[in-house]
Amino acid sequence: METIFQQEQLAGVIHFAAHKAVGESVAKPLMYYRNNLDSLMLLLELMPKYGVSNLVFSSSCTVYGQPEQLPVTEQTPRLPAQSPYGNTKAISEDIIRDVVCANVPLRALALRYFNPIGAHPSAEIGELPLGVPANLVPFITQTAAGIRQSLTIHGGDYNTPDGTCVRDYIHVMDLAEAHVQALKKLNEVTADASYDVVNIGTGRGETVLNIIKTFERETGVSLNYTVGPRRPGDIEQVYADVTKAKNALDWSARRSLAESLRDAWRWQQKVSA
Ligand SMILES: O=c1ccn([C@@H]2O[C@H](COP(=O)(O)OP(=O)(O)O[C@H]3O[C@H](CO)[C@H](O)[C@H](O)[C@H]3O)[C@@H](O)[C@H]2O)c(=O)[nH]1
Repeated sequence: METIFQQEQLAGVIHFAAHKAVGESVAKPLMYYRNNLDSLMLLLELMPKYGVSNLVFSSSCTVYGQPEQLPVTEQTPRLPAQSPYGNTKAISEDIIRDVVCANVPLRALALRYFNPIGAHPSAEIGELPLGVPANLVPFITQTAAGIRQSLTIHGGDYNTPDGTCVRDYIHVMDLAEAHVQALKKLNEVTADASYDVVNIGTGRGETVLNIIKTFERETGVSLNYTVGPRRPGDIEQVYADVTKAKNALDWSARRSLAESLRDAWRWQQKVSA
């Protein structure tokens, strides 16, 4: 990593690189702690050494667990992590905060992502999960494409409008734009050291069943699905209060759920063609 700092003139860092599969982290905790935390600490040592101050960090709504009140604001207390993956995100936030508290010249923003979905509208850039997808939307698009026979809804007996879990699904292009805004705002910060966290979501909570119905309506493809048991570790519902993102970053999600699902489908058709 130091070679990159030596060779490039860096204006700032957006730190995306990390392991991110919840189930895998339970099976291989040390791989998660080693990779996600070591890489961040190395970065935090190199940034001041090479005079690079602005950092945007990929955090996650996983740090909230199942919050008592919805929507969640940045003041909502974090709860103990449900997985080593989630723990690496909470610990990473704390590491950045502590480094800033030590007056290291670092201006950092941790973006707490909700559920990113979709793809670039050109269908040239998207997510290609290895093996069986764990996440809902890739599983839906692979089922629609005939790669998977049937989709299982993990639990239909939650205390939600239709019994299925609620999440805040954000188009990946909106998420990308939030990073551009975050870097712009960090450039305007006058303090030498600062740290803040911002929720990056749409503010809308959607049920799993509604994702399926919207996908079917938008694409005209019927999905073969059944309702199965709850998935261990799933929380019932979470969605973002997005007031701070609007005020602090001058940013709001602009794209609809329908558009996100159409783009996800266009990408799936491209990769399975
Ligand atoms: O085949 C599937 C896959 C998912 N789901 C459901 O769809 C919802 C969304 O599940 P995802 O796996 O797509 O997303 P999660 O909300 O579980 O996980 C996401 O949010 C987490 C924080 O809550 C972590 O950040 C994680 O990395 C990120 O993938 C959940 O209710 C899940 O039970 C199904 O019903 N069937």
